[in-house]
Amino acid sequence: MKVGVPKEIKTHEYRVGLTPGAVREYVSAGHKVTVETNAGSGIGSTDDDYRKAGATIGQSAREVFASSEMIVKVKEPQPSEWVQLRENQILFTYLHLAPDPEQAKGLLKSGCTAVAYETVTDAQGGLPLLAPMSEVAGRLAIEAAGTALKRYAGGRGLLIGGVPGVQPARIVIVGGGVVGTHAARMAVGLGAEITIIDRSINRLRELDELFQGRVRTRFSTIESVEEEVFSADVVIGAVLVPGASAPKLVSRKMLSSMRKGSVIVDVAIDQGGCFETSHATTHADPTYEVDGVIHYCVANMPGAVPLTSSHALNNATLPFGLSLANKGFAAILEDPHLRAGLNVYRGRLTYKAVAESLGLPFSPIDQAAA
Ligand SMILES: NC(=O)C1=CN([C@@H]2O[C@H](COP(=O)(O)OP(=O)(O)OC[C@H]3O[C@@H](n4cnc5c(N)ncnc54)[C@H](O)[C@@H]3O)[C@@H](O)[C@H]2O)C=CC1
Ligand SMILES: CC(=O)C(=O)O
Ligand SMILES: [Mg+2]
Repeated sequence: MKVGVPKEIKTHEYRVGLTPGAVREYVSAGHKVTVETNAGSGIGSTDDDYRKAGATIGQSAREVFASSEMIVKVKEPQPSEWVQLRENQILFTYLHLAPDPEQAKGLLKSGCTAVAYETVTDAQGGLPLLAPMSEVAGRLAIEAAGTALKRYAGGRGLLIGGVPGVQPARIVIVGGGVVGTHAARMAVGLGAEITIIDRSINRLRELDELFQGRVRTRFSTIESVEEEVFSADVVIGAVLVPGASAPKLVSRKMLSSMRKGSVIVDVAIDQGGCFETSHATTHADPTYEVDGVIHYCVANMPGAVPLTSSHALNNATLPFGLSLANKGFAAILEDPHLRAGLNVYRGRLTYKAVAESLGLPFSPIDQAAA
């Protein structure tokens, strides 16, 4: 298959869809890979590195889109990219369509077949193509909170771990999945006081076991969220209902009960965010303030550490991408986990939670493909 890798164009997005190592795997499986010039510059990989791996270098995004049967990216396509997609072309990338009706319209209009990394599943019930970036974002969330808590940044002027004789920051993590767990690991390492809230009791049991008493756990209710947010210095938003818009768990009223200079990091912002007061920000201007509370809501946090992130992402996407390249659409029909990733097929929405969040009709794949 002809596989194309355009350069990412979202603000401060330095990851790349295929690393040179991944290109080698595609080429050795018999595929032709075209990589846009400088696509790997954010991870220090030159056009020559890609040539050595067997790729052809395309001089523009237009050339890459026009010459490829499958496009492999990182971030959701931007408006200038939607219009270059076409029927029978496979798009393999993050989409986060639920909170993004404009992108949904663009993809539906293009007629392409779009597989979203974030809804591909595995046999253990996990989301294997979301997990590596959630690991990165969870870890970064504590760094972001530490920066925002500094006085010159508008924060309370609190050191996350405190020092002997002075209390550490109270960090509340709403959602104890991959992001939540990795945020907690960093926060434990720094010596913070941590509470994780989740609606899954089994998950809370696992976290209790994992952290051996170093982290408090609470079942998610309006009351528990309200109580914990009230006394928190930092709240990390890390909930997910796969494919769907994030539930708004922290209202403006709850937020206004927080101390001035407290910080929220809404990692779930790519699914619309779980704070009523969140809106997406970029690495260029990552924070804003509401009711004296600093909000960090960057929707592509892992883009800030592209070297770590591109390799972690490629490790996970490679087997699925190769299967798509080897078998085309048949790979989606054969593999239930890849099928779970299918969000858009020839002008139809094929993922139920996405269609419901957008208020648009849902077409199960067997109907859409009939
Ligand atoms: N901003 C960014 O750059 C990035 C954002 N993310 C986003 O972070 C979010 C979390 O991702 P993961 O940790 O991988 O998901 P996950 O599926 O591993 O964990 C989500 C957790 O939320 C819990 N949950 C769902 N509803 C809840 C509720 N009402 N109250 C409390 N807990 C609830 C679930 O039980 C689950 O344990 C997603 O929206 C993901 O897309 C991930 C990576 C990068
Ligand atoms: C998961 C996601 O949205 C990201 O890595 O940017
Ligand atoms: Mg994102």
